[in-house]
Amino acid sequence: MIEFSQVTKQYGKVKALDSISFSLSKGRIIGLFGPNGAGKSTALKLIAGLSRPDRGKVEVDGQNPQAAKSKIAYLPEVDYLYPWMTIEGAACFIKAFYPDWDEHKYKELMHFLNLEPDMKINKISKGQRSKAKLLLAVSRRASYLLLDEPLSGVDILSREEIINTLIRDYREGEQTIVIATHEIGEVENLVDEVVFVKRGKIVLKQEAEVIRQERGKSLVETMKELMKGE
Ligand SMILES: Nc1ncnc2c1ncn2[C@@H]1O[C@H](COP(=O)(O)OP(=O)(O)OP(=O)(O)O)[C@@H](O)[C@H]1O
Repeated sequence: MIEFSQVTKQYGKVKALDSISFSLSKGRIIGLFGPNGAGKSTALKLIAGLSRPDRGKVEVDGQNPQAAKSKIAYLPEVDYLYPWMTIEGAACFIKAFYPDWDEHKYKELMHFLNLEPDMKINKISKGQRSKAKLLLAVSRRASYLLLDEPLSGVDILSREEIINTLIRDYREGEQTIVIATHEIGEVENLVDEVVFVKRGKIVLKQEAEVIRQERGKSLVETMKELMKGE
């Protein structure tokens, strides 16, 4: 379980997260949705243990995220891959750190995503880099998979491939996937539960199906309604 208790994260005067509390239960796909600058990436970084709250507490399975790091795979929004590396080189780097690396899955996914081990990071397209980042995150059998804008820069056909990859490899009940994005149309049918964030606050946290039934609206429409005036 992921738990935020009265978490505030501030950058100078900007409150990226403003005293938020929520918990996400295990084994589900969760959408962390909100407009640009809402605080989504900040929340993922806290769960990944890459930054610490100024106030409050974040826990993963009752542990400090830094202590839970071996259970967490994180796909950052930014390009973190070294440009001079090949995909295989980057994979070897990650393999050395994480015993949950699944070589079979890595090879299979590489093929499925039309990537090649000897492709150099600085010689592939932006969309291919996004796919390579996803490949490296998903090839770990991590209990928690945190994806920050996984479809950013990826063309429509490849988006479908990526979503199919996520669905195909999702271990329901065992694995928790958190997808942070403002482009929710494509992942709308993927998520079990949604957390809508606006200016560092949670404006709605609910089961996706309940939103559709009770509001009679899609998640995209719900987001538009909740974010009016943004
Ligand atoms: N390292 C930083 N230094 C200064 N301000 C920051 C930093 N990181 C985030 N912020 C600010 O905190 C707020 C939340 O940013 P965050 O990146 O979490 O939003 P987001 O919801 O992920 O947005 P986007 O969809 O644009 O990626 C924004 O106002 C942003 O400018």
